[in-house]
Amino acid sequence: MLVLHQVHKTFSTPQGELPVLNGIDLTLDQGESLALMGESGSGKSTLLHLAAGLDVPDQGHISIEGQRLSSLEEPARARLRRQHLGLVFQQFHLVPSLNVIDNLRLQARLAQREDAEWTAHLLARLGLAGREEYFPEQLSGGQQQRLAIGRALAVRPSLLLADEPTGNLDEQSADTVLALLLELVAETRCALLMVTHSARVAAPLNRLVRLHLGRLEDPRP
Ligand SMILES: Nc1ncnc2c1ncn2[C@@H]1O[C@H](COP(=O)(O)OP(=O)(O)OP(=O)(O)O)[C@@H](O)[C@H]1O
Repeated sequence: MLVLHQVHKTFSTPQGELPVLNGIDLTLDQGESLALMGESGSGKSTLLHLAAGLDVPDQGHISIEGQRLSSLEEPARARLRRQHLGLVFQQFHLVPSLNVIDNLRLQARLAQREDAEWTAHLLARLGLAGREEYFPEQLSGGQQQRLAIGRALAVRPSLLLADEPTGNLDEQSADTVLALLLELVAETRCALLMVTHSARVAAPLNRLVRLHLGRLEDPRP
């Protein structure tokens, strides 16, 4: 599903070269969920961006569904991203000028994979049936994030990448959103890579790895 092999990434900064990832090996199989933890600045978002093909490693390679991202030109990479990846961020990144149903359909439309039955099912599972015409600013934070999760899953991606998806929510909304996310991930049998600072959020996932000094450590025995 997702394979990272000896991935290295160094940024050039005004202070000089900043090595962030230093030989990352990671495999995520279909249906598996993995929590990625590590202190602030350890490179979690960098790793997630590389896995999404939004940035490229200096060394090593990344494959999704058996396709090496580096062997694809940008249009093919964008197509792979649209069809196989769902992305969820801490900031919900909904389109403010689109209502609930159009936000929900957005990614599936771009990927030309719209499925009206699945969209209706998702809308109900998100607890947003009856609110199709609402705009994002008329929704609570938890509702907005549920919609962002629905949008990411509307294409039935094989891999969902989530960067602190509950980081902007109070504890109660966070619990509801996380439970829904995990249920929908199980329903679609997609793989999940989730960045989180919270051990509580990481606990229900299958695996946990910690990023430290550019490398992955498995803190569970
Ligand atoms: N485009 C960039 N150019 C230069 N440095 C960058 C760039 N992107 C990230 N960095 C640096 O790389 C390091 C890792 O950043 P990253 O955002 O991946 O960390 P993180 O573990 O996700 O942090 P946080 O938990 O605070 O979100 C940081 O020191 C950051 O300043």
